[in-house]
Amino acid sequence: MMGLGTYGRKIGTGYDVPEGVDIRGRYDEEFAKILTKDALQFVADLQREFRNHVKYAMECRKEAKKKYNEGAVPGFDPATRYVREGEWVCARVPPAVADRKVEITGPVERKMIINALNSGAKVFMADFEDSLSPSWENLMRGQVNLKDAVDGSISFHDQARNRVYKLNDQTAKLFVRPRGWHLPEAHIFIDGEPATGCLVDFGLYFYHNYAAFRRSQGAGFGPFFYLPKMEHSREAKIWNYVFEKAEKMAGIEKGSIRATVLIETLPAVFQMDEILYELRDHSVGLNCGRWDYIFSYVKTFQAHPDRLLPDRVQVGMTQHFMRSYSDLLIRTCHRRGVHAMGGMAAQIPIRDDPVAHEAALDLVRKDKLREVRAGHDGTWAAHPGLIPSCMEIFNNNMGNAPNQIQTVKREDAASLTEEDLLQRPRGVRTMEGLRLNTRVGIQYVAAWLTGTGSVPLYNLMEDAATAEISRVQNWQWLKYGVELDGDGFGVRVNLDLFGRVVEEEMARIEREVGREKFKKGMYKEACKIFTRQCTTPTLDDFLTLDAYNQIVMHHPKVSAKL
Ligand SMILES: CC(=O)SCCNC(=O)CCNC(=O)[C@H](O)C(C)(C)COP(=O)(O)OP(=O)(O)OC[C@H]1O[C@@H](n2cnc3c(N)ncnc32)[C@H](O)[C@@H]1OP(=O)(O)O
Ligand SMILES: O=CC(=O)O
Ligand SMILES: [Mg+2]
Repeated sequence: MMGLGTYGRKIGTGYDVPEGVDIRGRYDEEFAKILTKDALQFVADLQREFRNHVKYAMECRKEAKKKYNEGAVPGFDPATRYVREGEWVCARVPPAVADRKVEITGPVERKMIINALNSGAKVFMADFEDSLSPSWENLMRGQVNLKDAVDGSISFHDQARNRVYKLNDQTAKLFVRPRGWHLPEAHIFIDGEPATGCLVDFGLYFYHNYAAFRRSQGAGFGPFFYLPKMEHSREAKIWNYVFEKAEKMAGIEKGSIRATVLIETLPAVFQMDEILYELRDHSVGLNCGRWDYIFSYVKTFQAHPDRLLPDRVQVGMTQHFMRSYSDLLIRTCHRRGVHAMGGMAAQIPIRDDPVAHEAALDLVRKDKLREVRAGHDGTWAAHPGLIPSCMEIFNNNMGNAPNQIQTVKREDAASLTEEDLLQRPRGVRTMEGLRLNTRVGIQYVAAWLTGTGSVPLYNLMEDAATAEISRVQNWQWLKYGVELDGDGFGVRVNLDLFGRVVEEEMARIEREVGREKFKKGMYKEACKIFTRQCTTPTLDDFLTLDAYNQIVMHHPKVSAKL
């Protein structure tokens, strides 16, 4: 049918839409089964009820940024001391997700969903965020795939290998990570404005799957979610309202929906109790989203030249500020009766080099051993090949217990101070660090522009969060003309040097990927975007916000610029 476009235009998208909703993405029969009038009505109801809350929260982020840029540093809020000091706990952990020792993550791609659910991990986090390029096709296919996964019918025929993928009898429990609050969905307009991306992801998934999920997966609870990139408890409060509204619409008990919040911004580490408190009826813990956290450290301190980071490879979990963050997260979660999840080691299996493979696996094992000994209840794996090693370490160190919530209280972490959480990481900056940031950043953006949101690069998993570190670090080094003090030459980073580095790294990328792939790919466009973002006088908040304009495809074609 023809929908009445926002600006009075008739738009022949083919979708049957409720009043005020305008679908500008390509029509597809499969997508139409997701974009039903009722499901869109639910998304529109969420959007209308919460859009002003979201706008206000985004304004507050800007205010906070202004203060940090004027010299302030994040810290605990004296006004919410009563929440931090109060004795309260979150709702009881649903039995279905008591044991979360190893969680696999990955984009909502069909084959990967099946592989992840069959991987032997306890949980699969299906991702609309860091590992997904949010094109219309990826998002809508992702929704179709998740619906088929929840109702158990999902299959995939790999024609090249003549292999059919289906679900095993035993599968991981499904968590879904919608996009962050900052990302719009430019293919769905509601009352003349792009919808909020995460409300689309959440709304469509919840609407189509809550009933089947609760029967097949959640033992009466669910669906389960991961919530990314929040900076303040007011943002968690919006999610709590969204959950309550969804539960009411579905006629299910308050507290059915459960979510784990990623603590992956620097301001949020000072809000962990407050975030859990807002979500106390809906919480299943917090997770150390280490990569975005490092990105956020640079972003928060973008105007603080005394807090520059060393090379990206040196900012690991053993740096004091990272260890403090993980320790305080464990203490906070266990005090409130919920899981304290560890994070992602970036190493992935290296198929063609057994020695390098063993070294990578060893790094993953060390990271997981540190996590379980510190008191984490589970961890993330980027690849099915890592699950046996991660599982072995968690099993060996936790025995038969499903988690350590009651047994490892980490009261010692109560003494961690703001200074511990902000302490400048130690290490050096090198030309190789600048080159690697550039090489990785450009290749990641090139992949993202062509629809792939997580890629293996130089034997590591790269996604939006890791690429962000490369971008903001280059920006900061350029802005302050830092000395590359780690390789003995004492070179200062400036536009000339960076220009040469970009040119040389582009040549290297072309050599590495081959001329044909380089020509067909979007490396030049990626280079333009990445270079602009590294050299712009004012730091962009997110790499993907600007790049998003390149992947918006309206049907019929109208200006895609937001
Ligand atoms: C900072 C953060 O937010 S972390 C969380 C977000 N990031 C992620 O989730 C990254 C997840 N991981 C990945 O996307 C992938 O592992 C990559 C891109 C890093 C590497 O992928 P590939 O190059 O395809 O790996 P590889 O070729 O070794 O894959 C082998 C098999 O494992 C599967 N596989 C790899 N990773 C995953 C995964 N995360 N989930 C499910 N299956 C996977 C592949 O589909 C492939 O299956 P097949 O043998 O049936 O064809
Ligand atoms: O989302 C996880 C992260 O590390 O970022
Ligand atoms: Mg993240």
